[in-house]
Amino acid sequence: MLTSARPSEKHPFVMVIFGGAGDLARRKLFPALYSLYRSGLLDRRFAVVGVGRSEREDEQYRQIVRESVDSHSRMDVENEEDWSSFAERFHYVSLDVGTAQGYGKLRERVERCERERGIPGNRLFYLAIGPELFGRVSSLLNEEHLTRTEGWKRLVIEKPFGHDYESARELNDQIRQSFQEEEIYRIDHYLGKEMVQNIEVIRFANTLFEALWNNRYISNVQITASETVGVEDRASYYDRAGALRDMVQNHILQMLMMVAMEPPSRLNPEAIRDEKVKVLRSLRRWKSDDEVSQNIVRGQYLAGRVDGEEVPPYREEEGVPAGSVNETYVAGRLFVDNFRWSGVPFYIRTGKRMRQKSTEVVIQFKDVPQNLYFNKNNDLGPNLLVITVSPEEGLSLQFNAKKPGGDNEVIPIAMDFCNNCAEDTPEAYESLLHDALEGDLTFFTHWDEVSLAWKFVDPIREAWDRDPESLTFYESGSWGPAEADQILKEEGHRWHRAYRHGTKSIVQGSRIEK
Ligand SMILES: NC(=O)C1=CN([C@@H]2O[C@H](COP(=O)(O)OP(=O)(O)OC[C@H]3O[C@@H](n4cnc5c(N)ncnc54)[C@H](OP(=O)(O)O)[C@@H]3O)[C@@H](O)[C@H]2O)C=CC1
Ligand SMILES: O=C1O[C@H](COP(=O)(O)O)[C@@H](O)[C@H](O)[C@H]1O
Repeated sequence: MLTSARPSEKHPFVMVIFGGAGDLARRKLFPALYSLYRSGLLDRRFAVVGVGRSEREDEQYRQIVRESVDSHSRMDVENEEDWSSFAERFHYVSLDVGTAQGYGKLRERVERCERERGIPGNRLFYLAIGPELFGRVSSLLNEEHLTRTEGWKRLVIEKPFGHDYESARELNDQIRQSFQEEEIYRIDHYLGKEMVQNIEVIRFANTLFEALWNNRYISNVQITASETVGVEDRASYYDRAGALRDMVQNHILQMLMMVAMEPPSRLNPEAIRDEKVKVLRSLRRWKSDDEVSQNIVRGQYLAGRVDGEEVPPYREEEGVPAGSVNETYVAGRLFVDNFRWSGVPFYIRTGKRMRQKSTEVVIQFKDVPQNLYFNKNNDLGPNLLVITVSPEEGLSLQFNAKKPGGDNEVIPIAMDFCNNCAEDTPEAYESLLHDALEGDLTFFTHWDEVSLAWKFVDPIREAWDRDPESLTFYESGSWGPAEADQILKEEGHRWHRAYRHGTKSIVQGSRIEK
């Protein structure tokens, strides 16, 4: 949304949500639609048709939408009349989406919405159902003529997109029978996050950074996505997926691509995607067991304390099979083998039940050739650019300066900008839904990215399958297994602590406690 080169254009539409009363719809999609509506970003001619097997009347469905907005929206309902005008656009159709029976009823409902609201056939099909249904539903939409429309048709598809390269390819082939690539919006919600989108702007709208953005000046890059939550109620999915498939194949690699890509010739989806794909092509693939064990660490959480509460080990979580060797943590040392990045390690880490919820990208610049100054530890702190993605969004530029009044003593200071400390910014789903309705594919994942990401991840997975002993363990509430520190130590580096911004949304100066 933020960096689209195109002017904003509203379209009338019908949105069909498969899994229309599920968790994703309630926690993310309804609140996103409501915020867009309240912000005036939706054409007034729109309707939403929710689909599920449970029987419900429209009124009951609207009640679910209201409860979801009351609980999860960043905007409160302030005017009941305005709420009614929003809610009356929601309808519900009960059907089993895995069988053709019932699609006729759905088509009629969609066509009625279009007639009654003067919508010229633009249809957004949102698959908020289990991944085993993605292919089947996309085929049935075609076979049952829902894709036959005077306006545009688009398919928004949730993660996971496949389980490995082969299953992803099969799914993609099936979807492509009904939808063209430019009609497929594969969601990676990290691409909807304000500061992930901002990486592009920070880099390409500032001489200051772009001039230094290469292996002559950058020592290493660190990408962290740590969570405090455990597996929650998702063991049936998560124990088969693991952190590598769940977070690295998509979110972590997407952030890496945003950091490492070359400037696109234009700000259009094709040009940006081409540059991102080149990064994945240059990503060194760890294939042999030795390469994997030397560069990638996987771990599983043990019992511990998180946010002051005792938590059980992963193996004792509900639904997790006894003795599971599934990883809840991954750290890695990656290399992008091209002119710009040759020799610069990209360290990645992600895990559940870690010390702190924090997603951030740290760019560590190289040291000056000679230290002319002194300070307490007799070393200068590194120059760092920290891009905090969540829960705080912002930027911090850390460098060295003279201590006021000191005897030429040098101290680290920071220029700090917090994007969301003073007020809420749009949720990722709000931004992505808006883009899908506008037809802007910039922040959606192209098949080329999905397929190359699986090709990077699959050999790592296979090496682990051959060697279950490669699993390490970490205490809940820690920063992960010690083995993950070792891969940085070997290069003379260390993980940076998660950054916390000040409370003001203005650029401010501050000293850093060492
Ligand atoms: N929840 C989240 O935060 C996230 C979810 N996702 C993805 O989004 C998708 C949905 O997840 P989530 O909302 O959590 O799942 P839920 O199980 O909460 O919701 C899925 C909904 O689909 C409906 N459904 C299931 N089978 C059928 C069927 N055969 N015919 C019609 N309706 C059906 C169910 O309703 P009923 O029982 O009435 O049929 C259910 O409400 C998944 O692919 C998930 O991986 C991705 C990222 C985050
Ligand atoms: O896609 C996923 O992301 C969440 C973390 O998302 P965030 O926006 O809270 O950082 C993760 O918990 C989940 O396992 C994964 O499927």
